[in-house]
Amino acid sequence: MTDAFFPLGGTRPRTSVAVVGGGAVGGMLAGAMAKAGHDVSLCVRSPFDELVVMAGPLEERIPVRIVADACYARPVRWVLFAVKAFHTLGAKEWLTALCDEDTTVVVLQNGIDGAERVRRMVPYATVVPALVYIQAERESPGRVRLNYNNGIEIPADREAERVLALFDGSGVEVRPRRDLTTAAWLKLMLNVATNSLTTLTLRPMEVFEEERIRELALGLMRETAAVGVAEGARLTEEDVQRTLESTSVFATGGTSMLHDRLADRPLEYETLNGAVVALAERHGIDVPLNRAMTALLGALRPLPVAKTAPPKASVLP
Ligand SMILES: NC(=O)C1=CN([C@@H]2O[C@H](COP(=O)(O)OP(=O)(O)OC[C@H]3O[C@@H](n4cnc5c(N)ncnc54)[C@H](OP(=O)(O)O)[C@@H]3O)[C@@H](O)[C@H]2O)C=CC1
Ligand SMILES: CC(C)(CO)C(=O)C(=O)O
Repeated sequence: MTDAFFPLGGTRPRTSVAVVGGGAVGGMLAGAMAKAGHDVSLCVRSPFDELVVMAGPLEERIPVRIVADACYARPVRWVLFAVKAFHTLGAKEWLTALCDEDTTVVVLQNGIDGAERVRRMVPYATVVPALVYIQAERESPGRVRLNYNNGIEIPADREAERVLALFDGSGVEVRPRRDLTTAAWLKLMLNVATNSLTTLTLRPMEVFEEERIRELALGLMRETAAVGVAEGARLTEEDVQRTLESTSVFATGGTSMLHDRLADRPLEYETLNGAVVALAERHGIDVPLNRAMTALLGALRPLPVAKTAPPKASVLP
């Protein structure tokens, strides 16, 4: 691995880490854990021979064990859980095989209730929610491109020191947050706008340079902030404006949902805009823009294949 995108390795003793989900985030984090010197198993659904992580012109083969069958898994100290929210239940056999009461599961998913879902499945393990500020994409099976790495946020509780130590030397910054509810709604505010609008326009983050798209994004974020406040988050108009401005750091890359749309995979909108709609109903808050995004994203069908076949010979001059 090249130091340029995973800086020098950590000095902590090797610990066993299983990463569940060998896609964009899981692949990138498996690389980070290997760089930190840990013993890494990558638990995948669709097997591939090797993991390669790319960043700009750099390309690294990552020394991880790729495991495709949960019957070979044994309890480990750490699980990094990085499947899409709607695949959580399907990954239950991994969690069951990898976890005992000494295991800590870090849940790296968008949305606000991922950790809770995992906690219900392995109540004997320690579960830590993480907010992911990493922008990555799966170019093909086992090949992951890292576009932007601004680390992860976790609760500033008694597990925080251990998570910081795990990531020491990994190249992924870990920021403990005292008020994770507010931090989680800030991340959700970013996702309800960026994931939906890049997916519907089929454009990367540069779409937020367009004035009318910025207005729409602000509307989606304000609705989300109102629901977040009702749920106990402390959010202001300044947070909304700052979140919109933060889209410029991701400019050339897309979102996880845009990549799913382009690859004709299921879209994670129910845990983003859909969750805002569901919670808004509970609080009697109207969120028409999030309702519209949920309806539009739910109605999408596979992209039409371009008609590139040449005209029949009989119609050629
Ligand atoms: N990509 C990004 O930039 C960001 C993503 N996130 C969040 O991170 C989470 C993961 O997203 P991302 O990495 O993009 O998703 P990907 O679709 O790239 O990767 C998810 C992986 O999970 C695998 N998977 C699904 N079910 C199982 C199972 N039962 N056992 C093992 N593996 C399984 C999929 O396998 P298969 O190959 O068979 O489909 C896939 O490789 C999501 O919640 C997303 O919103 C957050 C911030 C940024
Ligand atoms: C990269 C980022 C932060 C963009 O909103 C993201 O969370 C995603 O793509 O799902």
